Amino acid sequence: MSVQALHKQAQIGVDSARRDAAHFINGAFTQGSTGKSWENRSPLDNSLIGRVPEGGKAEIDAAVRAAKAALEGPWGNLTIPQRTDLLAAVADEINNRFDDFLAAECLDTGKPYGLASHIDIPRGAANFKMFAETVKNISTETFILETPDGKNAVNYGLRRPKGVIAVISPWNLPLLLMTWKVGPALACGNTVVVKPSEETPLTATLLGEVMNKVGVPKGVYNVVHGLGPNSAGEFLTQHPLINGITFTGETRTGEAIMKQAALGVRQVSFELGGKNPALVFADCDLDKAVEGTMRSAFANCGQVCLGTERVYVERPIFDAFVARLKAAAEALTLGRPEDSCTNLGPLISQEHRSKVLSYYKLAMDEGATLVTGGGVPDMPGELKDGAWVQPTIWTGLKDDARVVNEEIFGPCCHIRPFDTEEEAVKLANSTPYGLAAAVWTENVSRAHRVAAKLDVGICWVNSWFLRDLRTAFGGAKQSGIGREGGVHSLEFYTELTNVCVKL
Ligand SMILES: NC(=O)C1=CN([C@@H]2O[C@H](COP(=O)(O)OP(=O)(O)OC[C@H]3O[C@@H](n4cnc5c(N)ncnc54)[C@H](O)[C@@H]3O)[C@@H](O)[C@H]2O)C=CC1
Ligand SMILES: O=C(O)/C=C/C=C(\O)C(=O)O
Repeated sequence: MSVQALHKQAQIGVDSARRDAAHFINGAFTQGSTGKSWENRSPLDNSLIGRVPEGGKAEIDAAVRAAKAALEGPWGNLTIPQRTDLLAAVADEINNRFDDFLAAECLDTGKPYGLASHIDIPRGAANFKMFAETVKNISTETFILETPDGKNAVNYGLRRPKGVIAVISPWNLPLLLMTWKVGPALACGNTVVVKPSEETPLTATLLGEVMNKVGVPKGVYNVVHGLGPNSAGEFLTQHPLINGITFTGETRTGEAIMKQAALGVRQVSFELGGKNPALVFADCDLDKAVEGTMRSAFANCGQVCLGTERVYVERPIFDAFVARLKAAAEALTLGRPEDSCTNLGPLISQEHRSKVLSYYKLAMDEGATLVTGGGVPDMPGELKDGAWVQPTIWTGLKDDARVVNEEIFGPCCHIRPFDTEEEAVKLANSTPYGLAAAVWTENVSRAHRVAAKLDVGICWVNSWFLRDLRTAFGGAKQSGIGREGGVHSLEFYTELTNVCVKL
């Protein structure tokens, strides 16, 4: 289908996607019993999308108990092929309902259809398909132990589901990041209780309809909406029947969840914040480096944990690079998701916009030179009430400026010149974060040398966000704990038992 046709179809779906959200507990949609709810408002124009019920201890307890019962009953009794066939059917049904997911995701986030139709929704489906394939092909280690009687013993590893997994997911790539956890959790035989971000309740709710349609047993996938502290997030992560907690979001929130996970010594898998560097060497292909840095700084309005907020450019090409990135930023088109020329949406909320704008102000207070942007764009009509900010570039900040060291999570970056490879590596490694980096050079030896010295979980060379779902994904330092992706996800989502058999 052409992008234009897709846009037209999704536009029709947008208004029907405006609805109240519901919890999905034990295969049924419910508003719960707290009587509390909040308004879900569109970041595009602040219009009302619907209300979201706030779950409390009773909803969390019901969801966790349903998940435990499914684990011990119908789900736990399936063979691996039966389970993985169901997950493949989930992926197919997401694709069958592509337009519904697209409309819901763009309504909640305001992101362009062009982006969500290429990344968010296809990845939502792929996350189920890929992990279903992965678990079909797991091999485990085997060791023969020689014993004094000469008869020996055989050891083999047995991977079993970990149990009931709590999934706490963020708002920037809601379906993609939630299914990046739910896919492997279910493929490994676990059951889940999801607490989606309060900003983006719709696609997690919609996935409940998919689960019912394809026949996933009730209780396997549960969703409880709510907030973090003293609400559904905290109640879920503290529930004694939860066996593991997977979270993507801010590092400070990770610290809070880790304390909650300490009760009962539950394992965590964390993908946290970043302040990711790009290293642009004079021997790079400048066209590719500018295009890649433009995407990594501004895609999804800068709300990608892997995005570039610090750009280090070798001095001989510094001025040319700054001029080219400025032109690219100024060519971005802000607008409604369904307009095919839109490539930049709003931020997720007014609250997040206040945070990003406070950094825009701080940059100037800290002595930055403003290259472009720095404020709020003049949007037409009802879009005036949306959470819009201008794509922004600064130069001239000191290395210890807060703007150069703290995660902003907006469409902005600071560019600084460097003179040697050693200096570039030192600058790149200079924050407490260690999620991702991008290196731009045509010198293969330099590429390998620099990649090996960067203290990050993911290093792209001459690319950005090129994702192979079989690879290890996660952060170093304060950017996370553990790795997910392909077989690496098994480390968190399964319990490994060594069976030693004396022969
Ligand atoms: N992928 C990433 O790295 C993301 C980073 N952020 C950053 O985090 C900042 C704050 O945004 P938030 O949406 O508030 O992200 P957050 O990291 O505070 O919250 C993410 C999720 O954690 C839940 N949560 C919060 N406190 C909790 C607790 N004590 N126990 C259990 N669950 C809890 C929230 O309800 C939400 O579902 C943003 O300004 C942005 O800078 C936000 C979203 C994603
Ligand atoms: O798994 C991916 O491809 C993308 C991950 C992005 C994040 O984790 C994020 O932005 O938080």
